Amino acid sequence: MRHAHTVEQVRAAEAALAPAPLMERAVAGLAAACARLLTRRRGRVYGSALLVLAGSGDSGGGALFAGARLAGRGAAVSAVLLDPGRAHPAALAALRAAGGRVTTDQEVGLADFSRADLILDGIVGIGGRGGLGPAAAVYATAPRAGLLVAVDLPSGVDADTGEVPGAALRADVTVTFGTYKPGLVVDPGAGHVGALHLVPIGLRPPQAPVEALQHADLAALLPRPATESDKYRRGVVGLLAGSERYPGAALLAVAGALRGGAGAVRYQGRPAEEVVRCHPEVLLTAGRVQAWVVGPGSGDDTPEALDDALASEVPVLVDADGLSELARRGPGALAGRAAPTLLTPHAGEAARLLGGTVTADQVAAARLRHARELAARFGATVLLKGSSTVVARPDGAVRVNPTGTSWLATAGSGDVLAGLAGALLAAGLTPWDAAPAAAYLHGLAGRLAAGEPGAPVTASDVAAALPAAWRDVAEGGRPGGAAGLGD
Ligand SMILES: NC(=O)C1=CN([C@@H]2O[C@H](COP(=O)(O)OP(=O)(O)OC[C@H]3O[C@@H](n4cnc5c(N)ncnc54)[C@H](OP(=O)(O)O)[C@@H]3O)[C@@H](O)[C@H]2O)[C@@H](O)CC1
Ligand SMILES: Nc1ncnc2c1ncn2[C@@H]1O[C@H](COP(=O)(O)OP(=O)(O)O)[C@@H](O)[C@H]1O
Ligand SMILES: [K+]
Repeated sequence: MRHAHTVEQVRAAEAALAPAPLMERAVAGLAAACARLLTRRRGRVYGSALLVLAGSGDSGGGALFAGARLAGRGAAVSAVLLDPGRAHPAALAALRAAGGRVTTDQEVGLADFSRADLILDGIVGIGGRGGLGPAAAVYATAPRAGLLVAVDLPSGVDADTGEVPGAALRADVTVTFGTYKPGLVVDPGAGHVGALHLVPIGLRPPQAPVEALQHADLAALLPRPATESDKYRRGVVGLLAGSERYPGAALLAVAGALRGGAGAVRYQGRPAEEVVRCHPEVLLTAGRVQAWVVGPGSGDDTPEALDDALASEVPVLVDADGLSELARRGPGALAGRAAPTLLTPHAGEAARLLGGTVTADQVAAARLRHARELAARFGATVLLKGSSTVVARPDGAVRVNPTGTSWLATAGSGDVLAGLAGALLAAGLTPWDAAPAAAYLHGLAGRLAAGEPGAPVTASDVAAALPAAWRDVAEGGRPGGAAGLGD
């Protein structure tokens, strides 16, 4: 599991330790990471050109100290002070003593920026507030040939939320200290991070409010049939999906459920004939189920389907048309339920569920905030889809999905996800485990189907790649995934 802590938690954990060794460990880790990158790029540190962008805080201080170390190894180091007069005094002295050149002239800074082999972004770290000022913002779009290494987090990204209120630097590598920060793993901030490298500095933060499952977590969660299993014990998914207008949604949700390990799928919906033709495994008879999935393409049948599902005593996943109906009914519709409910909106559906007071773009720009608000309002677990899918619990705990690819943005891939998550609920996982596990497998399947460097995939391709994703997890596979969480 990767844990991400808030600024307040990091500050409190830092306050419990002596400041000098913290800075020393952070700088050693940062300089070592830069030396490795320079050696990979140019064969050696000696003779390479390094630029430090230094703000007024400790992020600038760490960057200047690291610059001093690399100057000591023969790099030609220059530093631009973005807040002259407030740069970290000891770090600035160290850089000067090591032969580093210091400027406050923006033209000189931009020229060095374009030529440097490696740029250290020490403009702001976790102390950054609001958008970058104009002197710093020019570096967000200025041309460069070298690698950009963000110190702790890319300047302009909000550490707690991943929101990017204005200009922000886009890093090739982010070297973060002590623990991950939510802004490094949640889009749009996560999209600025590049490869993410954690330098341990001895922090002991409390429980993390945001976490990201890794391969090993998934392997421990995924249900495997035991020798005495039968199809009922593995879990039967009831599917209220598809309509004459949208038969495909039913087919794809069934595919997701079957490849998600359901012992059986009971289908209730109009295009039953097509469903059985395509998936002869499906049961059309009424009977007990361990979880309901309601909504993908369910059209006019949705109100009744939602009534039936919500009246049941098993977990219910509400998706697509089910969510539109739920938005009309409001949070009171879930009030009487004893069994858990999982909502799986994309940003547009989330905006509707939030009462239409925000737009889909606003939801996507502040994913943590809106997923938490929705979970609290409906008293349900919420899986907010899109780039960096997040799962929020009503108490505010969040799991961010580190797998996935934008090739998944294709019609019907959400239907596959709904069936898959439904199968995991039917197998007995709680929504808090089933939702991130489904997002993880779905994202991995998307990546496997798209391949490297990537090609268009269909929702059916994603469903077909689920067994490979499942095996990849079981085998231990690659840690990290698309969010670059692996070092
Ligand atoms: N603790 C340790 O041992 C180590 C800590 N390290 C690093 O320190 C960081 C935390 O340090 P920090 O608290 O000094 O905050 P940091 O983010 O560097 O700067 C805050 C300053 O920036 C300014 N500022 C604010 N917003 C701004 C904006 N939009 N645009 C421009 N400027 C803005 C703000 O100015 P003010 O608002 O006060 O006028 C304030 O002066 C942490 O993230 C990590 O990177 C490591 O490098 C080494 C080991
Ligand atoms: N930019 C993106 N990056 C990663 N995943 C994405 C992106 N856009 C969409 N997805 C994923 O693709 C799926 C789309 O689901 P959804 O929006 O319900 O589409 P549909 O209704 O057509 O099935 C979700 O799993 C979502 O997380
Ligand atoms: K930074």
